[in-house]
Amino acid sequence: MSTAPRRVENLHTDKGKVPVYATGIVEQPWDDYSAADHATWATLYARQRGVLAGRASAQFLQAQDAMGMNPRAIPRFRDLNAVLGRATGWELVGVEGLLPELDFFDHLANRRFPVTWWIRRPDQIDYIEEPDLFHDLFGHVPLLMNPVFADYMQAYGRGGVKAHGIGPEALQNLTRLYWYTVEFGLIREAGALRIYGAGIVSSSGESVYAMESAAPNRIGFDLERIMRTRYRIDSYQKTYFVIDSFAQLMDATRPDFTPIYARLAGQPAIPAGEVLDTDRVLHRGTGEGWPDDADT
Ligand SMILES: C[C@H](O)[C@H](O)[C@H]1CNc2nc(N)[nH]c(=O)c2N1
Ligand SMILES: N[C@@H](Cc1ccccc1)C(=O)O
Ligand SMILES: [Fe+2]
Repeated sequence: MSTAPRRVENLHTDKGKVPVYATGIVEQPWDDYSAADHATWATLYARQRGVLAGRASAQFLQAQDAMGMNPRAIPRFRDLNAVLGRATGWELVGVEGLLPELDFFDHLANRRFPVTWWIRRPDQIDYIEEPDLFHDLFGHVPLLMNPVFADYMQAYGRGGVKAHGIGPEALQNLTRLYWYTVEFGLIREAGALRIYGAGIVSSSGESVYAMESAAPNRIGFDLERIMRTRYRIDSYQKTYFVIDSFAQLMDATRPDFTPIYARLAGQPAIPAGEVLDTDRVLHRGTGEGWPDDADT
């Protein structure tokens, strides 16, 4: 079977028969995965679990085990859903890939996490531009087992629907929060720095870089600061933000963001690698090896 995205005919949607890109929901074509697809999963799974020992959050690793993920085969969403539903009420739904933002937020707001059904080709083992099954399932899904993080993701979805209604600047502020927490967040666990961001845990190179490199800044979590901070989509991050707990993340993001968006409107964005006087700096990056073109 080709692992490239393709249209899938049997759609499960409450809107009847509609094009897949309008709803994004597809049934996982599990029987169609090839031996090469399962081998890609196995290779990536084994390699990442090796890299993540002592680097990833213990909460993440334990949740991954509790879900029953293993290197032997690409998991069935249905099997994971049985465990996940019992733990936190979240449900995985298969999608072709990136969804329109509002569709994505709507899923999260309803405790549905969209998972790309296809896995990268063998020649894309080390790097793929768009999220695939490995990134979504291995990276994002385990922490949905954590009740606090599960609530954070739903609150984020609701906040996304709201920000979408306010305007593009509010949406950009909120997207930066997702980037620097859900995708590239670090956490202090039992006094030690650990990874919880899905973009890091699904990348062997960035897992080592985020933890051990002297190049990036590591700065204490600061909501409004993050909302103003640009980011890179094409290289390792120049700055990581560190939370003390998922409860801290939840508490800091509980207030209504509407007045925050208003306050931030018109304020200049902060370049991805910049350190401010007001930052709680855990490590000031050397900036070694950073690309010198403009951040996103
Ligand atoms: C969260 C962020 O705003 C981003 O633009 C969204 C858009 N659509 C998406 N769609 C899927 N399937 N998965 C994602 O992670 C995202 N991210
Ligand atoms: N409190 C936020 C919602 C939110 C919660 C958690 C994460 C992100 C956003 C708002 O009013 O928009
Ligand atoms: Fe992601």
